[in-house]
Amino acid sequence: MKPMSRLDDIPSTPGKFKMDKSPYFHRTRWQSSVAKLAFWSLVFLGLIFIFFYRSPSSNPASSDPSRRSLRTYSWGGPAWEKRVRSSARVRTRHGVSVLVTGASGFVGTHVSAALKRRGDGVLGLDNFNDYYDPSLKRARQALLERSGVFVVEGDINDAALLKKLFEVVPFTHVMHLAAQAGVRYAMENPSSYVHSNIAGFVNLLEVCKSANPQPAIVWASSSSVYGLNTRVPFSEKDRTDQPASLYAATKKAGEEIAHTYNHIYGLSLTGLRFFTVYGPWGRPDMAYFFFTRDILKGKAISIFEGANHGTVARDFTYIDDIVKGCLGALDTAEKSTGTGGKKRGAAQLRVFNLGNTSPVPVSDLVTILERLLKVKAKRNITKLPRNGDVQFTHANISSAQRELGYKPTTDLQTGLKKFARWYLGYYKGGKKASS
Ligand SMILES: O=C(O)[C@H]1O[C@H](OP(=O)(O)OP(=O)(O)OC[C@H]2O[C@@H](n3ccc(=O)[nH]c3=O)[C@H](O)[C@@H]2O)[C@H](O)[C@@H](O)[C@@H]1O
Repeated sequence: MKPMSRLDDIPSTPGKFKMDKSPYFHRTRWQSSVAKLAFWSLVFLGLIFIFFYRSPSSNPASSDPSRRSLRTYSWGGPAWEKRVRSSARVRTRHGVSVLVTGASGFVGTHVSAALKRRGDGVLGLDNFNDYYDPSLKRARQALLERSGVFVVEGDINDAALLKKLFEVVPFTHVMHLAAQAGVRYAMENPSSYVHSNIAGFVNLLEVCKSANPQPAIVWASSSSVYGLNTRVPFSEKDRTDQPASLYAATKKAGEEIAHTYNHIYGLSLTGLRFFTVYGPWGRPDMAYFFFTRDILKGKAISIFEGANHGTVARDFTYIDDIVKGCLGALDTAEKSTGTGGKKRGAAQLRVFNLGNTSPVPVSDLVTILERLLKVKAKRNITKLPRNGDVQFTHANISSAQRELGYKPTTDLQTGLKKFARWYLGYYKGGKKASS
């Protein structure tokens, strides 16, 4: 059989009139095939170009020096938008749709799950950075995924991503929990605090101010803003202009920035000053968490004391109480008053302490852990280092009680019992190392 020529490869349409295969005819068919091929190649290349040019996730962070520290995340596309919409869909009549930043963080996970449980629409956002073991963040993400919360992977400094999220969903509220936390780490990596707690917060507010409708924003401040304040219990009316760490200073800056956006753009803003939050799925950088790990490993722990053997104590607050405070703040948040970036009237601006009103010395926390873990701790008593830690915190919560219906009900003993049970289960009886 004669081998088929390339041109013979092109199938003829059955039943149609076949012209004579004159040499001229051969040339025209060949030319038209090449033209077709070239045309479709151009269309294909054009589509690839449009896709990469328009895709916001392809904006290389490195092309803009101010955004160099951003990792690029992949987001966008119809399937992604569908997941975003579905996760943020409100399932009850009076429900709200909330964008939760830092959703795979400790407080973020608990708040997102609680909102979803009561039928609100919830969309998470998290950059999954490696400040502490990212696998714990991934495990929290999987937990949320199972309850129907999609956590978008991205950074609050990414304006294009935030704008896109508001384009896809007209969020009524933002629960802003993404932050660089931890008091002592601020001496090691100061710029990470500026990046997340200041630049990231401003970026988020910029997008919120232009969103239509503008959402109401509830966000995490910190008890550390009281700094060197000595009046106890700490009241929202007390001085907060003497921060003892850069972390505290960036949280205080956040409170001032909130004031500005409320004043100029009519954004409704509520700051919550959390007091040493602890519980299951907690943060491995916090003392109660790494004390547990080290006690189980038989490793010595440092327990700080103040000058003249002064007691170091914290108003440790259990996660479930904090979640109730967050929901109370969302439920009582009034609407923002601006549109199209312009203020139309005065908007709500609030700040609340969310503590337990019952400070406990750190040495007592260790005694409780010893009882729960049935292991004696190797205690090293050391002087409170001059790295930003303050000696004592104690919240006056009357304002949150009155306005948010906030009423903490879990004492440290009960809360740590729940934490220890979770820890031993999650880390397989403490055998699997936590970092
Ligand atoms: O409430 C807050 O505002 C802050 O609470 C915690 O900060 P902190 O209270 O310092 O919590 P831990 O780092 O867990 O320390 C708890 C206590 O243990 C003490 N500590 C810490 C570490 C250590 O090795 N030994 C020790 O005795 C600290 O001085 C402190 O009194 C969080 O880490 C902050 O993100 C949060 O904003």
